Amino acid sequence: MTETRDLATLLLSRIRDVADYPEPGVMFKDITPLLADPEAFTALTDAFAGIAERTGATKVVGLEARGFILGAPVAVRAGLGFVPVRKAGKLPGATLSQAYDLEYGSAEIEVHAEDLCGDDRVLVVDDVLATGGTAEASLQLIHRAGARVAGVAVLMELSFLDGRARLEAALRGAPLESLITV
Ligand SMILES: O=P(O)(O)OC[C@H]1O[C@H](OP(=O)(O)OP(=O)(O)O)[C@H](O)[C@@H]1O
Ligand SMILES: Nc1ncnc2[nH]cnc12
Repeated sequence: MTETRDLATLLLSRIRDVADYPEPGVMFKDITPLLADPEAFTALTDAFAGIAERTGATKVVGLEARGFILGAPVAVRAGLGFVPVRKAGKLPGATLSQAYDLEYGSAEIEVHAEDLCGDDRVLVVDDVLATGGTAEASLQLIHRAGARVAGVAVLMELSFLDGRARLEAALRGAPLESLITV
């Protein structure tokens, strides 16, 4: 418990609040100071790799773009494959697509269908869970690809936006783990 609190304290101390970005009314959680600090970045990667091992994940899915920065080192650390979920129009092969709304706007994400199969148990990695729109769309893509969801791991959950409740159905009983809840 103490270790968990120490980790959260370290990580939180490296996240910068930026008011009214990218639009008025949004308090943006900027993780770039954390990424620039080797102690914090390594601690975060180790914690996510532990979640991958505990949940029996076989692949890590990272959500463009910040989920790539966090997810790729987690996959390497845990000895797993990495699958990028990209914003629409960036993947050259046959894709599955899902439209969604997020805290500040709307978008569409895609995955290469051939990167996931029925034997896969997927851990979704991202930095922030806000409304849950992005994570929910990624879980829908994983289900549509025929794979199972091992869990969702996020650095920070903005609990006042209730993304956890939004994800409940798409998680199908898999855990949502956040290292920091504000
Ligand atoms: O829970 P939600 O309301 O869906 O918001 C969370 C998402 O928003 C941010 O991504 P963004 O689309 O801004 O992309 P970026 O990583 O490229 O900045 C963040 O990295 C999450 O993926
Ligand atoms: N407040 C926020 N800070 C950083 N990323 C976000 N994605 C959605 N809402 C966000």
